[in-house]
Formats: sequence, C-alpha cells, structure tokens
Amino acid sequence: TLAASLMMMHALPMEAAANDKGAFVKVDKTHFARAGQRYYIAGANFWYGAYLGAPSKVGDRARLLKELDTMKAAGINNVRVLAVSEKTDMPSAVRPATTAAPGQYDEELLAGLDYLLAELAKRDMTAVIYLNNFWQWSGGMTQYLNWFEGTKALDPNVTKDYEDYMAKTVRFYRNDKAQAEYRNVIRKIVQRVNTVTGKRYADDPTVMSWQLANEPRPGNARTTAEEKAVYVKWIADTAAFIHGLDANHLVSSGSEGLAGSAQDGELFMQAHRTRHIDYLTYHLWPKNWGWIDSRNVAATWDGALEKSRHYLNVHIDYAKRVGKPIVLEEFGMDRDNASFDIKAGTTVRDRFYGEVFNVITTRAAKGDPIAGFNFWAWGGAGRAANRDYWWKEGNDLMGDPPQEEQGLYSVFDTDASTIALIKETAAKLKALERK
Ligand SMILES: O=C1NC[C@H](CO)[C@@H](O)[C@@H]1O
Repeated sequence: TLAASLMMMHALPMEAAANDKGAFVKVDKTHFARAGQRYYIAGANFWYGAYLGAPSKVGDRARLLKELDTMKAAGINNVRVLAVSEKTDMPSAVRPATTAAPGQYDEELLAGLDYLLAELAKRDMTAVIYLNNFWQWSGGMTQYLNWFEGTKALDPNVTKDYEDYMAKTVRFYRNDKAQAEYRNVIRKIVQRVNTVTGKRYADDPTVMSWQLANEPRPGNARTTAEEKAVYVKWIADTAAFIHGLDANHLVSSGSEGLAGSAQDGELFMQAHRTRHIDYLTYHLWPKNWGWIDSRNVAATWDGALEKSRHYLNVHIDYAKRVGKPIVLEEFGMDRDNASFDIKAGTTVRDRFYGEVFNVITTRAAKGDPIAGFNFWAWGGAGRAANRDYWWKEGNDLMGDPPQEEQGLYSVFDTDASTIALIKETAAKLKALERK
C-alpha cells in the first residue's frame, strides 16, 4: 500500500543515516577517524551517566535526556563514563553498586548503561567506557582485594594516606583471583546485548573505546622496577583480552600520564607501545598536584600555568614518539576562592580552561597527535544537597564523585561562561575535521 511504501521510504533514509553516523571510531596513524573523516573529541566526563539511565532506584531518565541535550547543544560529542562499581563498606564510595559481590551483578543498574548508549546514539555522541577504578569512589581495585585477599578495602579519605593506598592497591594486578573476576566483568560488559536497542555492544559504534580503568597507576612515588614491569604487562594482557572479545572497538588504559606513571616518561611510553593499546590518555590536575593554591591565585597562577603548559605539551610529544593519538581525557579547576557554592564565580577555572584549550587547538591545527579532550566534569542540573557539600546516598549525582565535595570541579548547567568556552573549542576542533 502507499502508506507502507512511504513508511519503507521513510525508514530507509533514517536507517542509512544511522549507518553513516554510526561508523566506528578508528585510529588513522596519529589521529582518530570516523566514516572516513578525521574525528576529534570535544568531550565531558560524565562518570554517573549510566546511573542516571537506570530504569528505577538511582535512575533519573528525564534528567539524563536533559543533560545529553544540554551537552549536545554545547558541542560536546563524547562522554567518558563508569561502567561498573563494586559494593563496599568504604564511606566515600558511590551507592548502589552494579556488583554486589563476585558474580552478582545488578541487571537494573546495568540497564542504565544500555539506555545511556541508546540515547547517545540518537545524538551522534560516543562513549569511552571504563571497566574499573584505581580509586575507591566506586569500590574499585581495593574492593577486589577485599574480596580476594580478605584485606580491608582502603578509603584514603579515612586513612589520609595515599602513598600507602597506592602501594597496596597495585597488588590487584598480581592477584589471579581478582584478575579472573575482573575479566568476568569485562566479558559481561563487552559482550553485553543492549536491552534497549537489542544491539550487541561489540557491534555498537556508539562505544568509542573500552578503558581498562580510571587512572590505573603502577605504584606510589617509590614504584619499583618490578612493579613497573607488572603494570606494563597488565595493561598489554588486559587490552589484548578485550580486543579478543571485540574486534571493532579501540582500547585505552585510562592513564593520567606522568602523574600516574611515577613521573617516569619512559614507563608511560612503554606502557602504551603495545599494539593492543590504540591511543594514549592523560589527565591534568594543578590543584590536586599542589601546583596552584586557589586561595592565593595571585602568588601561584604563573607557576601553575607554566607546569600545566609543560604537562600538556610533553605528553603530546610522547604520543608523537609512540606514534599514536592522545586524548586529554581529564582536566579541571575549582571555583573561585576554593568555593563549592554554585553561586561562586569561575574566573580562574575559565582562565585555566582557556589556556588548556589554546594548547590543544594550536597543536591540533599543526597536525600534532592531540585528538581532543574531556573536561572533568559535567555537573549539569545536579545540585549539592548538604551544607557540608558531602554526598549521601539518594542525593543528586554530579561531576564530583562521593569522595570529593559536591561542587569541587563540576561544571553546572548555570556555568554559562565555562560552557561557552567548551562550545567555542568544540567548534574549532570540528572545523579541523573538515581539513
Ligand atoms: O579520576 C579522577 N581524577 C581526578 C578527579 C578530581 O579530583 C577525581 O574525582 C577522579 O578520581
């Protein structure tokens, strides 16, 4: 009938369009390519995106759609999200968790990732999905050690001892039982069939890359040569395992760069030379690393800017030497005078974002292997619920995970000046795609 043929005609172009939009992101020498064209990442960190996509409990699908539309309107084309979390007694971890115990996964929460991917596809956005966490705020590697070593999961917000935390958490890489459960989880996610679209994740171009973990480190400041070797091998073996499950997608480590490589540039490059790692990643944190004092910007800005510019550039140079693209997939700055209050200004943040974007767009325009950014982190409509700015189960989720004050680094939907900078930079990178 006429109606059916009109339906068919209507269906075909849509289907064709989806296929065009839905090409897998690939690596073309030192850049990304998608559907035969260069592809740059103008992305957001949105660790809780799958939580918002859950059908009930912590889910808030109406908010998720609004957040994705606001990000899309800001030119954001990619989000970096947490796939799984591990149930733990650590006070500063997110609740609920997708994994209650080894082999016990919450299908409702995992359906949140399905829904997120389905909605990203509609907006021609892609996702970098990380499969573990070196830090405690989603349970992470220390919780795996609680399960398989019987040791207490270490919450650095309680112990106040990050050096001890890092030295102990790297035992994860060598614990065979922990690695076996980790690979069970990887297999479960990478080989998942999306309950919303019916599409296998491994066949879904909405996924840009699988990421081993958020910020995996080889050890603490006194990382030994043996620990470095274990780390390099763990990255290569795990990345190879993922590629064995999924021949379509890229794999990345989630490394911070030098700060996450015991300040050892050779280690950073060596860890990413394996053919199983498709691109490099790095993260830039002037406040966390003590380069800037937000309560004394006048005295510390110049030094922080100099260190930041060096950090930005040296890792692009490392990527050149390794011959792969690199993404600045985390960077952030707090609000003026170290305030967590959404009403506080973002003068210093905007200056910092502007300097970061200047280096990225300048080096990208020169053809250097910087393939884009993800700022940390999208707060959107989320609002802090408590006067002390700490998160409690049931409160809004936002860019700052539970181990940090709610409002520390989040870019809220009311932060118009910052969003304008992001939009402007996204447009500059988009223009380079057409070169
Ligand atoms: O991955 C991360 N990097 C830095 C963020 C802000 O401190 C932190 O919340 C997260 O653990």
